[in-house]
Amino acid sequence: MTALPEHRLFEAATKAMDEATPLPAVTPPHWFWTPLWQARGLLGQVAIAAVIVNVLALATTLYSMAVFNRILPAGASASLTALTLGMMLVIAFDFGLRTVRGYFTDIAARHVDRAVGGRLFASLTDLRMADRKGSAGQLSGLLREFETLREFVASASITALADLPFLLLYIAIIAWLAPPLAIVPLVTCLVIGGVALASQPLLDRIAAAGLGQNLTKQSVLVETASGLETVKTSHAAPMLARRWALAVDHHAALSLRQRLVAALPVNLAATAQSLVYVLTLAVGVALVQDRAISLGALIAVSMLAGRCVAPLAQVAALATRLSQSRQAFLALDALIAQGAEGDGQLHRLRRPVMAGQISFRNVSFTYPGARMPALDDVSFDIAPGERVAVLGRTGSGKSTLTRLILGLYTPQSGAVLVDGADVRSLHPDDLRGNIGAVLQDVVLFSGSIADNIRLEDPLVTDADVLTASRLAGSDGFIGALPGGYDTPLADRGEGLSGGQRQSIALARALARPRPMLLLDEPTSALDQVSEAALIDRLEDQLSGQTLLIVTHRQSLLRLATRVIVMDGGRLVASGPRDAVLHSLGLPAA
Ligand SMILES: Nc1ncnc2c1ncn2[C@@H]1O[C@H](COP(=O)(O)OP(=O)(O)OP(=O)(O)O)[C@@H](O)[C@H]1O
Repeated sequence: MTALPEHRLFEAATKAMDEATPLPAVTPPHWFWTPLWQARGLLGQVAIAAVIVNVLALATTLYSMAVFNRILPAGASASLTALTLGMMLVIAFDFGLRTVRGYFTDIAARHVDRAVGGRLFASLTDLRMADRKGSAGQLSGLLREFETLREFVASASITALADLPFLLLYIAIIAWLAPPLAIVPLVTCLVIGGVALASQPLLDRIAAAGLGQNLTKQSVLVETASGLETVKTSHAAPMLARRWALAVDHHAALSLRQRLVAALPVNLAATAQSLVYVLTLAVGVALVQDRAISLGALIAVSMLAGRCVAPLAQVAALATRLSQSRQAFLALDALIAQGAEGDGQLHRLRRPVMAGQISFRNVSFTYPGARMPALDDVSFDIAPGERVAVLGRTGSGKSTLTRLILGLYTPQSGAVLVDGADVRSLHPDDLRGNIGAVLQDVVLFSGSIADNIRLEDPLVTDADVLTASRLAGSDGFIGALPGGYDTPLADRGEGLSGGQRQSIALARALARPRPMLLLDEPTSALDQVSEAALIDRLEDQLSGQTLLIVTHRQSLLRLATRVIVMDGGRLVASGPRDAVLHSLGLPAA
């Protein structure tokens, strides 16, 4: 029997494992409805409080009936005192209940806030790069729309929804006390409800357009704030100011339309309150004169009629918020429905320990929205521990190779395999946990330098941070900083030079022993002396790790034993370093 090379054996073993591992389908909890459902206990208590508050409201009606029908004609002042004291107790209880109701609503909103906020943030970090739509500003603006939803759940007016069913109870009581008088609040409620419902489609359309305009505004703002240096140095301020003014203008025009449409049911409800009162009294007095109803009943009916209209005014005010919240919900739902890395049947294969073998099999890949493929039928194998440099002109597809290995994008045809397993099937945490990567655009986060090297990985100790910094060459300048490794960095690592940021990113990639290292132009911001010293250290210390290094620099080729050359997305040469360099007419490294 012929012995298979080690990485082939690994490939065969992992293939068998893949076939043996069942991939159960898991239905994830809904990002919004599930937390809301979990808060049902609290929301139930809000509803119970609403029932009691509304029943207590009837006490005022009964009180006025008793006063006008019995106490006033009989001049029974002792009964009046007793009844009034009783009413005081009822009013105090009502106040307590209203406070508790508001508190429960806030607690429910906090629960939804935490659960939904966490889920939305995870959906941002898990977003597939190819599914990402819009700029960073638009994405952050979209996630901020969560505030609209949150406010809706927490708003006082949502409790008005709980009061709404009591409308029917009040109208029924009015009909029982004075049947003809029930028509006034009934018709008013139907008209206001109808107008509020009829305005919803238009409000929805305005809210959807308003959301888009808001995201544009946010996008201009974030782009300007994050590129302030370039804005100043390249005189981009007037152009950005024009974009900003346009976005603000459009948004303000939409807000105006929204307020005009929303004002109709709100104003109608406010006017209706006085109208209902006047009409009830006008019709009611005639009924009292005909002795069809008592004076007390008329007073009680006018109070109840007012109570019918009050929640309607609040619900009418809720209409705008409702359409904004619905649009925010739809937009966020669409973001989450795009799915995340690790969803479905893909990305399920757990492989915490990897050997570091990388293969491209006839890989073709076009970026979303691009016309030309970035990679065209690329195939190569890198054995575990092999050191490969990727050369090629600008835009030839070198960085795309690293993005595909990291599973940031998936090819349209062919496959990228790591240790014989398709990258699409590997869990992103395992795949990226086995790769130390320095990408072309170095991004640091606010926090200390040590936090940036460790990135909260508990496996990285202080000693590891020091060792990695020494290897990356960042220990010298970090030691000279007054705060050393605890020096806080501003947003995106501001306060450090480009080369310093790059060496911190390299230290981050080296902080934990990993079988694969992907370095994309890791020394582009370093001076020649620092670069030469770094190469010496890496030559000494890197052992057994697969190294893929994308570079334009001849000096870095010393680290590689093999060279791959890319041109226009195609692999045009691959072989031992010096032979390939010779064929390109370049001096040996
Ligand atoms: N996010 C993207 N969306 C659309 N097209 C992209 C994206 N990133 C890269 N491209 C295109 O893909 C092609 C390959 O880009 P890639 O970044 O891999 O080139 P590269 O060889 O690394 O270039 P450089 O040496 O300048 O870093 C280029 O034509 C580029 O315009």
